[in-house]
Amino acid sequence: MKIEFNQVYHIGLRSIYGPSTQTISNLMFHSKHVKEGSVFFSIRGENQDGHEFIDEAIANGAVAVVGDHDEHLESLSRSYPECSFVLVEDVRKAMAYMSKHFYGRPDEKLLTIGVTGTNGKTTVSAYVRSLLNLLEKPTGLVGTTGIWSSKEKFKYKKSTPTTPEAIDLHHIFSLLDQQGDVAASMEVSSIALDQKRVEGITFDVAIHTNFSEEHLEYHKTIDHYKACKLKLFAQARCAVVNADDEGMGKEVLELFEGPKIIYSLLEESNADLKASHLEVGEKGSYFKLDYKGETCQAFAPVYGTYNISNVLSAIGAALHFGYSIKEIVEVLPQLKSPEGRFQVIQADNHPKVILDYAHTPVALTRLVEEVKKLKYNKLIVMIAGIGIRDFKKMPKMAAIIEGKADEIIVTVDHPGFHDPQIIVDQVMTGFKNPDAHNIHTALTREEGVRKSLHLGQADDIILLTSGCINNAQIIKGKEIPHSDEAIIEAHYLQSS
Ligand SMILES: CC(=O)N[C@H]1[C@@H](OP(=O)(O)OP(=O)(O)OC[C@H]2O[C@@H](n3ccc(=O)[nH]c3=O)[C@H](O)[C@@H]2O)O[C@H](CO)[C@@H](O)[C@@H]1O[C@H](C)C(=O)N[C@@H](C)C(=O)N[C@H](CCC(=O)O)C(=O)O
Ligand SMILES: Nc1ncnc2c1ncn2[C@@H]1O[C@H](COP(=O)(O)OP(=O)(O)OP(=O)(O)O)[C@@H](O)[C@H]1O
Repeated sequence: MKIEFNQVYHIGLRSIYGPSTQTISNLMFHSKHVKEGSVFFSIRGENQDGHEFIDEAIANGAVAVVGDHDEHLESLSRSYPECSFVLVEDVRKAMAYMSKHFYGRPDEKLLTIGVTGTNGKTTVSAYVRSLLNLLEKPTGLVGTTGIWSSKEKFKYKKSTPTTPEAIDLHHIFSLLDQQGDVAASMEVSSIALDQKRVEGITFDVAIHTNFSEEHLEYHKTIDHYKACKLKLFAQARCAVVNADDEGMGKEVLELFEGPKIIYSLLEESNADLKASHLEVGEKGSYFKLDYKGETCQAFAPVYGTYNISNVLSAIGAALHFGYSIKEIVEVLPQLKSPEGRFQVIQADNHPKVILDYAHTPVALTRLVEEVKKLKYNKLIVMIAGIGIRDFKKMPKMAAIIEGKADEIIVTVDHPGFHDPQIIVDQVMTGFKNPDAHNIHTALTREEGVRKSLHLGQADDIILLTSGCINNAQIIKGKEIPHSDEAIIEAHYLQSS
């Protein structure tokens, strides 16, 4: 593609040293991935400054460099006269707008639905994809569980755990558009908003789930975390807002002036969209649905009160796209849930195993409340300290589970560069009585799952919380394959 740098909108151009036009073949932000014809974005990160890798990028074939260090770019332009040095105000913002330009503004060809909140992003974005597909609007999905078109999962190497870097995101949007999808449902993390990965996208619908403490290892303060999440609503046409969320609901409503659908689980609320009279059946939940006074009975194949709230937010998105409550309720029984979110594994003569990604204090509290509504003899719960997250969260998980389960297994998820024993010790500080006979420890998730399974009998429930990113454990910077399901299957085979 031939590119004239001063013709690309909103990149915050300050100056161009060297040629103002180039023929480019791809966009990159890591010098080692640069190929012939790349544009290299030199980002100042937490550990490194991308400007230090410009020589390497050019040696690998970069024909243009985008940076914010004026003197450095100017001086390099004298050594590399054929290369364009594009000085911008903010490299991440320039990367977002240039990605949009390079891929032909694919975000504008699709209906985009962005989901933000502390808990429920993966679940809601998957519900939105499923619901819109059932309503015959082919919709893809971008998030923690991978990249999906309306039909299948893509084999796509993700650049981040949840919300892709702008270059990948616009590439994914263009793939969805080429495959005939008309909408994309995506998780938008606070970190992505802070790092401007979705800058330049106007979401057709922005969904808010809830807000509580999380990601302090990155944001440092809760106010910064909230301010980042709120940014999504400044770049949305319509909003779906959870009235029951005390964490951020009020702020979203104050900030957002466009069309909005407010949802609630409280019958007495004056929200637009409400679910009440919840009843749990064998295959899911029954509830009364009320949209602006129009009421009907509904069924969705999901468990847990908070998942009804998640279903409501997906319904809100469909309502914004013009579907009627009648059309939505008709297809709701076929709604598909994402894996690892209240995923029940049941085999004859074995305990019921529930896999759930709950990894925040609020999620664990809600989850255990819901599981306790089911029938069981003994409840066995595995919790984990996540090495790559905030250490202060770990004891809180222990305090929540103490006294609520018959057996507790404390293990480690994604130790990163930490010693697993230190992580387990940190979780243990949250128990009032860490020496209790029913509290067990395991230094790897694999061992934790095995221990939990050995403690269980038929009629028991084993709840395995926290969870995997991309079916792997992150250990010393590497992704080591891991699957709870494979361990469970092997255990079933051994004991049958
Ligand atoms: C902690 C964090 O914010 N990391 C992000 C950050 O990396 P960093 O600051 O560590 O980068 P760095 O190592 O200092 O390097 C700076 C720059 O130099 C470049 N470089 C570096 C070395 C080299 O040899 N050559 C080179 O060009 C790097 O590519 C980078 O552009 O900047 C990078 C470029 O934008 C991001 O890709 C990276 O996200 C990493 C992959 C990540 O794991 N992020 C997580 C924390 C994240 O984003 N999580 C959220 C939420 C997940 C959830 O839902 O809970 C998500 O949306 O995924
Ligand atoms: N609306 C909700 N309120 C409280 N807890 C929830 C809600 N939705 C889901 N959860 C809990 O949080 C866990 C994680 O859910 P989900 O993966 O959908 O959230 P997420 O925001 O995508 O988290 P992450 O970005 O870290 O993957 C679920 O397994 C469940 O235990």
